Amino acid sequence: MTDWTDPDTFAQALEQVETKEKGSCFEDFEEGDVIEHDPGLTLTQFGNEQWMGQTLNHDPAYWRTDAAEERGFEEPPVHPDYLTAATLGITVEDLSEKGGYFLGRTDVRFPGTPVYTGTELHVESEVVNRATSSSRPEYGIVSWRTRGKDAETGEVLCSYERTNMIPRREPVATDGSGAAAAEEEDDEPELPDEFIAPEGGYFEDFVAALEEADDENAAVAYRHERGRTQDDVTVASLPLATLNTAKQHHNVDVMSDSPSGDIVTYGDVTRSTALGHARSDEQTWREVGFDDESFHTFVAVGDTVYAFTRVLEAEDDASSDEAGTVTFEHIAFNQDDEPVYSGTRTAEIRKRSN
Ligand SMILES: C/C(=C\C(=O)SCCNC(=O)CCNC(=O)[C@H](O)C(C)(C)COP(=O)(O)OP(=O)(O)OC[C@H]1O[C@@H](n2cnc3c(N)ncnc32)[C@H](O)[C@@H]1OP(=O)(O)O)C(=O)O
Repeated sequence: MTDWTDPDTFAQALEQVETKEKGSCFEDFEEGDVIEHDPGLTLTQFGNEQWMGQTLNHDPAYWRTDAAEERGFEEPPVHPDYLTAATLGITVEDLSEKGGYFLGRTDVRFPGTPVYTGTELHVESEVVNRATSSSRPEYGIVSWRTRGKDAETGEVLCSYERTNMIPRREPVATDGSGAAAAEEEDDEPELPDEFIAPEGGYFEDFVAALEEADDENAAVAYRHERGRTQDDVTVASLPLATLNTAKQHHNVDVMSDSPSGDIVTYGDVTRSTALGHARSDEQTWREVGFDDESFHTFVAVGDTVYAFTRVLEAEDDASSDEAGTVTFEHIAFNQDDEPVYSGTRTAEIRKRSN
């Protein structure tokens, strides 16, 4: 009788059997398709605290009842970064498990916040765009509008448009005239003469710094001191806790044969870590939204995520008299000073005077 566990026999069997594949290829998506993501996820206190703790998001309003109440919450709410990451993690099985790259995201909004732990998420995505990659014949570029809803009430809690490179079943001919080719014409960097850092983290500090910069050829821009080296928890555990099944984060065997040679950090962990560094130098009141997010290169185990902030504008208008609204550009970078993520963020920042 054949012993199927004999290594040579088993190796032959593995070569001959069909693999039950996971995920979808570019050709499987049609504009207008709506995909309901089966896995639900209850936003638990443990999940929220694990995410916030590991990404250095230590704002007391998300940890302590008295601090939460003082900021107008009933209790410590679900952090918007964890809500965003969970809303995306659940979708990976249907949208991007086949592989490819999470390129970027825009119009991230939280119409139903604050959200409290115990809320069950139901997530759906609509294909909003499909494009040929002019630089990578083996991939297409797909964008989806995703909505994470309260499964009980149907209220939209988190919504965004995201873009991934998705493998094609059949490569197509391209002219190679894409962004990568265009970027080869190296422009001289045009930086201002001076960089100004706000004195503190209150709304008034950002306004004062912007006014000072307005009088000079200057920008309000600074770096944050903290860094977070990526380890097995940030690279593999955090995405899996959001049901993100992308092999990039947990299958070392497959990834050893990829450009990174190793598992890579979930984009939402990279960006949340950088945002955590930035928030540690400001008096955040509420998160409003995120736009123009891009992931420039991968982050792997052993890489350290740092953050740089540029203040773009400040407006004395917010959901509470206690705050004003500030728009930032945040850039996450690694130990070699390479940008790995960038995006704009609009947040309400507490006023000093109240
Ligand atoms: C979730 C999830 C997975 C993850 O979280 S993976 C971790 C996060 N993502 C990454 O680590 C990707 C990091 N980025 C890269 O390594 C490089 O950008 C990449 C993807 C290798 C591409 O490098 P290139 O030098 O080829 O970059 P290009 O700038 O030429 O871009 C290639 C084409 O993509 C288009 N594109 C780029 N960014 C965007 C964007 N934000 N929105 C729309 N399109 C974008 C760009 O225009 C180029 O188009 P072509 O027509 O010229 O090919 C999960 O699995 O879901």
